[in-house]
Amino acid sequence: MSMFSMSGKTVLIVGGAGYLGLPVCEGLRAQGASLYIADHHSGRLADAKAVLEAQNGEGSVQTLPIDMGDEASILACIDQCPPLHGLVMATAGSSNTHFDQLTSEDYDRSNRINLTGTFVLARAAAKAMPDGGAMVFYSSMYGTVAPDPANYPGDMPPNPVDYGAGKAGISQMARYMAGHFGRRGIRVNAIAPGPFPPQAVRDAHPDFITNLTRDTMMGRMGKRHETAGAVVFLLSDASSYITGQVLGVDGGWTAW
Ligand SMILES: NC(=O)c1ccc[n+]([C@@H]2O[C@H](COP(=O)([O-])OP(=O)(O)OC[C@H]3O[C@@H](n4cnc5c(N)ncnc54)[C@H](O)[C@@H]3O)[C@@H](O)[C@H]2O)c1
Ligand SMILES: O=C(O)[C@H](O)[C@@H](O)[C@H](O)[C@H](O)CO
Repeated sequence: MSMFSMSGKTVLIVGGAGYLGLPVCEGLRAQGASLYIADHHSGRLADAKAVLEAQNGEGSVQTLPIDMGDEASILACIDQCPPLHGLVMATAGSSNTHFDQLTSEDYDRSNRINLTGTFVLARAAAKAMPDGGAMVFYSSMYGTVAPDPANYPGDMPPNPVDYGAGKAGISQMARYMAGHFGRRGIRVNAIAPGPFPPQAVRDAHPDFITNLTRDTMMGRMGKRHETAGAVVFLLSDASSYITGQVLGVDGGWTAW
């Protein structure tokens, strides 16, 4: 197990209070990492801190505000971090809007969070990695394939183009930045999760879940903790010669 150890390594998890982000924090902490969690939702941040401190003791995690749509806020967040070994970007902007109703303002807002935000964050975080390190960006299967509109019942909007275009950009940014930072000992990879609907979505849209389930090879949705192993792997020495890759965590969705 020692090659997966994160002992003595500090990781900033942006979006670490989220549905997929919190289990990543738990997984990294279990491997001995020191955690800085940043999010724009102060209530979620406080809840995540409480969960992690209940498991690991008071003061075991630091929290910071960040708005991925605001460059000054991103830079201020990095300024408050000690030297880093790892960065996780687990936020997303999405219009959640039907194609015909999508405005250019909605589109720009998503791009600002997903594309500009990830670029600004990663460039600043690299400066905080004097001894090298690793970054993992959350992309999506919808950065590689498009959603099938037939999967979306009623007036539920299909996963929108601003989101998918941003995720494709995030995957490509991982490759570009891996090239740029490779000789400085900083690895950059992305993971591309498939369907990980929270319980509220499962309860509200059973037909949608039936449709998505059919499109996975494994015949089930992803469980909340099932992206954490990929992230721990890509931040740890277990992946020391892996960079510029996008790892699907999608139950086989994109392999059909
Ligand atoms: N859940 C899925 O099915 C799924 C599938 C594929 C990819 N993803 C990706 O995984 C990542 C995590 O998704 P999730 O399901 O945990 O979503 P989530 O909404 O539960 O978590 C995202 C977190 O980011 C925070 N956040 C959102 N916008 C922000 C901003 N502008 N600045 C700072 N923080 C912000 C939110 O407060 C939240 O805590 C996202 O990048 C998402 O696109 C999710
Ligand atoms: O790429 C993504 O973000 C995911 O595939 C989601 O859009 C799922 O469809 C959703 O988790 C179901 O609720």
